[in-house]
Amino acid sequence: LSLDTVREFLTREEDTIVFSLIERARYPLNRPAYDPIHLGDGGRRLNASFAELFIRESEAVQSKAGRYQSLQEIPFFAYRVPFTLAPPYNFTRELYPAAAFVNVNDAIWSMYFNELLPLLAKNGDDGNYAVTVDSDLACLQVLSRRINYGRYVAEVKFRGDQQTYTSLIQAKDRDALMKLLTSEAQEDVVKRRVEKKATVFGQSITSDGPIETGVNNSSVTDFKVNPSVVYKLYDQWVIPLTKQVEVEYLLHRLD
Ligand SMILES: O=C(O)C(=O)C[C@]1(C(=O)O)C=C[C@@H](O)C=C1
Repeated sequence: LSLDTVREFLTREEDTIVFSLIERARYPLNRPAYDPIHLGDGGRRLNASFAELFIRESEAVQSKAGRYQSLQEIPFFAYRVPFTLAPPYNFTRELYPAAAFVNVNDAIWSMYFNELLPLLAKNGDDGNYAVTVDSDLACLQVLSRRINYGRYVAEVKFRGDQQTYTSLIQAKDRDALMKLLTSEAQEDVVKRRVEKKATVFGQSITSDGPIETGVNNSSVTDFKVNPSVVYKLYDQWVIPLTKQVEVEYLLHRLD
């Protein structure tokens, strides 16, 4: 692990994030999928929305298949799955065991459904609830992997400057830790790159005519996902949550 390799990982996740947002933006909001009132006995019997049930069941299958054997993957729901169906594999454990549990999946869940989804999907209901919620799951999984990868970023930063980090961790100085791990220049690079990826990946490709790469050249409606929404996603949620993971991880790094 090095700062370069963890940043390469984050960069590659941007592609998956943009494409998963493009997929979700194909479908209308499909509101009944998200409200428990539409399931069972007026919502009282199941007490969960279709989206929650779909995600819980999908994760249970993936859990059984070993998805969460890798510490890079963290489920949104906890499972008591006794064994994995997958061939055994010895994953390298780069994370400090007492801090590896750190994650912000609850915050990702509410950000995704309450803030991001309304910006992503147009009003409407076409009844395609399973494919719609399946695309929500894809978005949630990659956002979770990217944001909770802050644990690996923090591990690299800790190893790179153990003395300074150790004294801040012992002092439980969150603000100073936050300041030390922040690189505004890097954040700016990430936000501008991801906005550009949205303009490039989100175009309708024709066999002739140029490929546009500048946000200013085309109107926003030409893109499958609004590039400024992707910028905002990173600016307001992805990067701040990643930093929150980094700070929490560091606070447990000496446990
Ligand atoms: O690349 C880093 O150094 C990170 O910590 C990751 C990240 C990000 O989320 O993209 C977060 C905090 C830094 O200020 C810059 C970028």
